[in-house]
Amino acid sequence: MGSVAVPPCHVVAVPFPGRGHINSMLNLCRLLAARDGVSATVVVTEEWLGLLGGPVHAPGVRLETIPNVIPSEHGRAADWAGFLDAVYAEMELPFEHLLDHLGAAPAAILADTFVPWAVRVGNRRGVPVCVLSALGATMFSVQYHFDRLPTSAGGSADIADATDPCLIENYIPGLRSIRLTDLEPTHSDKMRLGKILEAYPYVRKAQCIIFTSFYELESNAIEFLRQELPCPVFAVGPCIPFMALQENHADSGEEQGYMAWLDAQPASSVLYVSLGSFLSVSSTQLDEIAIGLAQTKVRFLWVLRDEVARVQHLIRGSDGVVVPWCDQLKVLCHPSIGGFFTHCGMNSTLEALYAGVPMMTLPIAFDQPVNSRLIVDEWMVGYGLKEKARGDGVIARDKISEAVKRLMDCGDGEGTRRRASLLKEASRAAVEVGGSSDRDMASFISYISHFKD
Ligand SMILES: O=c1ccn([C@@H]2O[C@H](COP(=O)(O)OP(=O)(O)O[C@H]3O[C@H](CO)[C@@H](O)[C@H](O)[C@H]3O)[C@@H](O)[C@H]2O)c(=O)[nH]1
Repeated sequence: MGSVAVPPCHVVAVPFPGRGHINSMLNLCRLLAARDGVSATVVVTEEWLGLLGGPVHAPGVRLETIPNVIPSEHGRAADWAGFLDAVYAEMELPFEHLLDHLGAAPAAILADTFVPWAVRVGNRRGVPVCVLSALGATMFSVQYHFDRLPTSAGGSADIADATDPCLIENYIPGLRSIRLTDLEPTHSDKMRLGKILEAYPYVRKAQCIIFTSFYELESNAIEFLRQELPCPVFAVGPCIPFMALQENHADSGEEQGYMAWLDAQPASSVLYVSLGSFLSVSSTQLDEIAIGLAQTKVRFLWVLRDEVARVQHLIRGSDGVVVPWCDQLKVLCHPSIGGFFTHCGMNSTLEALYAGVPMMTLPIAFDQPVNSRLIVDEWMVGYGLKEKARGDGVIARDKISEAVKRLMDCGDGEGTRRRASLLKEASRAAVEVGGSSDRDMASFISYISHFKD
């Protein structure tokens, strides 16, 4: 990694309390602390300290906690709006108490988009607040410019003389392939949408925006945001734990089992399956996936924590292994992995791109349908399953089998593997010395280090 001559620079980071968001923030802080003179304190709830399994093993990054003032992570999906209400209302005060006890004011507060009160805290204390978007630049731009969407999509603009009124590009430049229908899973729930959009007036008062994505991946969206936003925009990704991968740690006890199994499989023969750490598919859909996977005869490694006994029963006799958790980036980068069946969370997407693994997509909600659209139509490194759904929204086992075979057999008449391999190179080049993310990271550190000059 490159380094810049800066005075010691300590940042306090506050992620949104959810796996995908905490991972993004921790990875950003690891990348920052790998630079000369930079250190980070990451603030999580006591519950999350336990879920993370203790301290972070990265020089210059430490965890601090606030009390469990929000509902437990276990079961938060059941009352998502209530959880967000609590995050918006209850974390600010204990965070301020913690800041009071941390000593000298930090050079900056790094705050997830969805802890909007952190902007208020920073502005009150004269500390710059840098908003980290764990969403891609594309989805961030949709939400930031939401008012530009037509009224039919919940925005306030009249439908223009658009050639294809379903394309979001007609309302928000830089978003070539995204369609209004890609927003439906989240935007049809008005309460959920309202809660999400509540964060954006605060984003407008932040001193800069950081993306976990990288310039080459979302250049159109990033360029447009750079023109439109009143503050600097840095793309420093992929913010994924690639440094831990390069450190080559010995496998933990749990890892040894599935890594040994992967070692024994032929190159590119295994489908990795992980459909998210928060929301999940219906039981009916889960059964169809299990039976569909089993009938392909393709080898698979499936991360699954709920309904495991039933799934194990449905896949008996197949070449599949089910585990409750794995080191996902390490697995994706294993030579035996040939495809990824994903819900398209942003971290998972960035990890698959870094590994150069083609994807089969089954987005559930939030930004996932937009990420799926990028994977399938814009980057063309995967195949979508959603449009194969029956009238009841379920994708049948045969459709799943067909799609798995197409993904794993792509030999590569369709160019999918070749494009995945090109994006793998682009992803790695971005974080190399002199790459786009390396340069943006240096600019970001310089920006916060000299903010008060
Ligand atoms: O066995 C596993 C399963 C997951 N992971 C990691 O868990 C993270 C999951 O993050 P992500 O892929 O972003 O999914 P979610 O946790 O579902 O993320 C939420 O947050 C993301 C960032 O805002 C959004 O893009 C998603 O839609 C939203 O559901 C990734 O880093 C994975 O590597 C593991 O390490 N091991």
